[in-house]
Amino acid sequence: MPRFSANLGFLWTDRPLPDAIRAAHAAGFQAVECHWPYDTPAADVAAALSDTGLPMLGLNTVRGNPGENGLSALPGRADAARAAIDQAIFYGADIGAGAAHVMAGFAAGRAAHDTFISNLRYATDRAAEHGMTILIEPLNPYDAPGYFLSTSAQAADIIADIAAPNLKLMFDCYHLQIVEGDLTRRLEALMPIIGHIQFASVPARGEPDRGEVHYPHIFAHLDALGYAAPLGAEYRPQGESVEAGLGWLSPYI
Ligand SMILES: O=C(O)[C@H](O)C(=O)CO
Ligand SMILES: [Mg+2]
Repeated sequence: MPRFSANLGFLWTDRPLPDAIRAAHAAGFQAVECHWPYDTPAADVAAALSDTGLPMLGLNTVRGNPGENGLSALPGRADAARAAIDQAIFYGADIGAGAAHVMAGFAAGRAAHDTFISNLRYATDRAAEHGMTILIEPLNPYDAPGYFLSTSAQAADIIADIAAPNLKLMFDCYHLQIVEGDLTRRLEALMPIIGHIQFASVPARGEPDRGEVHYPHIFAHLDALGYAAPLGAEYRPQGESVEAGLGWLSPYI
C-alpha cells in the first residue's frame, strides 16, 4: 500500500510548523517534509515529530537573496552555498531529517556545472557524517525559468559523476511530467538513483485527483515496483482548506 508524506512547504502553511506536523498526523499522513523550516526552533519541530511519531523526510537549503532560488550552482558564491548546506545539515540532524535538498539556483553553463559538482561533493561529505542523503531536483521552466537543473538526464549525469552513495534524485512527478512526461517508464528507469518522489496535479499543481496525470496508476505502479518510501504530497490546495481536498488520500489510510 502506498504511503504518503505531507509537504509542509505547501500544506498547512497557515500555522506554525509544529502545528502543521500535528495536522498532517491527524489527517493520516505517515511522514512529513518541509522546505525552509529555519525560523522555527529545531527543538519545537523535534517535539512535534516525537509527539506524532512522524519522520521528517527532508528539508531544503535556503534560496539565498530575494530573487534567487538556491546558491549551489552559482559561480563565486561557494561560501554562501556551503553555509546553506551546513545550515540544512545541522538543522536536519537536530530534527532527524533523512535528506537535504541542495538547491542549485538560476545559472547555466560550464562554470555553473563545475560549481554545482564541487558544492555537491562538499554536501555529500558533510551529510554522510550525519547519515543523511543529499537530493537534487530538476524543476520545470514554467515555475523556475533559468533554474540550473531542469531534466532528469542532467541530474542522472551529475549523480553518476559524483558517485556518492548518498546523492540521489528528487523525482517530482509534477515537474518531470511537464518537462519530459512518460512518468511510468521514467520512474522505472531512474529507480536506482531516486531518493524521494513528489507529486501534484498537472498543470495546476493542486490535489492529485485531477489534471493530466492519473496518479492512482502511478501510486499503484510504484507499489508494485516495491517502492515503499512515503510519496511527497507537494501541492497547493485548490479548495477552502487542506482537509477539504484530501479525498484522494482516503483509499490509502
Ligand atoms: O518546487 C519544488 O518542487 C521543490 O520540491 C522545492 O523544494 C522548492 O523549490
Ligand atoms: Mg518538488
